[in-house]
Amino acid sequence: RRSRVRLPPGPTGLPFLGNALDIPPSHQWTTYVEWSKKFGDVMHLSALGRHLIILNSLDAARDLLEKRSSIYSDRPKFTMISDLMGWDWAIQFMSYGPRFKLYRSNVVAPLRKQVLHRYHPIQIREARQLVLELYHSPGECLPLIKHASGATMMSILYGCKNGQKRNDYVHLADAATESLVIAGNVGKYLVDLIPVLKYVPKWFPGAEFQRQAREWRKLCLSLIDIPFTDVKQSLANGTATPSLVGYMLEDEDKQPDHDHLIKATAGVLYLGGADTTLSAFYSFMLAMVLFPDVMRRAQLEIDSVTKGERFPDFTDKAALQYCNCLVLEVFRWVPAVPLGVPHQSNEVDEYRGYVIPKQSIVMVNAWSILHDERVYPEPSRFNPGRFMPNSMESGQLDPREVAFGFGRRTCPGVHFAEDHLWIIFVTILAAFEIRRSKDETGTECSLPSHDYKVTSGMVSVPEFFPCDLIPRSTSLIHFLEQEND
Ligand code: HEM
Repeated sequence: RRSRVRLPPGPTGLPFLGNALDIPPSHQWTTYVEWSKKFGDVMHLSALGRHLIILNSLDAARDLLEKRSSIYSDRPKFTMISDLMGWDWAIQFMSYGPRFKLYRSNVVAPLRKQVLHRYHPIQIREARQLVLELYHSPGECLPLIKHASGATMMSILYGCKNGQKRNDYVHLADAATESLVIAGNVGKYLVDLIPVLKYVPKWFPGAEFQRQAREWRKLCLSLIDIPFTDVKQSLANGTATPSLVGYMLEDEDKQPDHDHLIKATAGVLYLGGADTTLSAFYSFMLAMVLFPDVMRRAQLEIDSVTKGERFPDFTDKAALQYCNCLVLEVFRWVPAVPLGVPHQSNEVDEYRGYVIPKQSIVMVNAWSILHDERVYPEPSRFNPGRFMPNSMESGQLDPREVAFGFGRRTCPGVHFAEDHLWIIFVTILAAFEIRRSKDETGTECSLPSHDYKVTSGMVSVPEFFPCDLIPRSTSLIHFLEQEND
């Protein structure tokens, strides 16, 4: 019977190992583009007995993950992460089912478009705070941006404006997410392939993974417990500042297990939002360094609205069309999640005459769709103009439809991310020229515009690149300093 089953085409693998040795250890999306030229946009791979389906086109992704979402909304099981390290509250890793639906509805509620205005004052304050920090420590540009990404999320979630407490939360979150990145390496822990090993006791010889998981579990639980308890306490003392967790705690409509759901929601939002928005922020900085004409056009647009006398805010959004398109182009140019988050099929399916086995891991190559030159002419060029209404190139696919995933697992943070990045980008552009760094001799560092490097992993980020920030108007900065006093 097996010989009659026609799997989608793909490179021939070895017995049992399958394509495990063919799949490159990093930047798989570029290899998948090459393979898809030979095997087509629906490709089959296998690794250690698991079926892997790679979708390299929008049509295939929509056909399966959206039109057949009842089959393709599950996630592969990460036993090490979910069962042993304690991340079973994170919907990102949760199997599709009633528990997932309950947790996801709690995550979606605070991210609805209608309530996003609640976070605008915090987002504006944090963007301006960052401008001041960059002004005072221009040499620290990229580390400051990294810290600010996590810190802004912490402010929104828990209301901590600044200070040691917020830094501690960010460091805790960094350590917890670092453990996730290590454990998320498919194949690193045998327990992910043989889940029954999770019952092996910690003292058993060779059960090092159990001892490691116990250490990491402490980080995972502290991440959701400590800041949550602080907010609860400050609400009780009457010292709380507005925060997403505060809003949820004050919500009259209490569900059973209310506190745990709120803790989980805040943890999920941090996990979903911090690294992805950091990636987009770095991509923006890199794009401004490599494409100064784009920066100038965006700055002209901002100046035409603010007259250079104030910083832009959300009321200016409708007037800043080019800046809005700039955010879209960031999502397209360096997709933060180039291979999406893997889905899993929960029954056997047939597509275009091929069989997709039950429990196949299904991945969409977002990078290849967003860099397809048939859809986006000159895909390596950072060109927000391609999305401007009435431009020669307008009518191109909205990158949000790809970069944020598909179907019932699509990213609930898309509108939040857009606002979050928009206000940071326009505030930075109003304040600074962003340029390539110069060396001691005054020569600009060379950075090839089509050969920038990005890190590999589920979330991909442009690699370090030296850049300088030159204030555009000292009076604007002084205005911020007075505001801050
Ligand atoms: C540049 C910004 C972002 C990008 C590119 C991005 C992209 C994605 C992608 C590709 C997925 C997987 C979708 C799928 O499985 O089909 C996802 C899931 C998710 N994202 Fe985002 N995201 C971003 C920002 C955010 C933000 C700001 C939040 C929250 C504040 C967030 C929360 C989540 C959550 C909770 C999930 C899991 C959804 C589920 O499994 O049901 N994301 N995101």
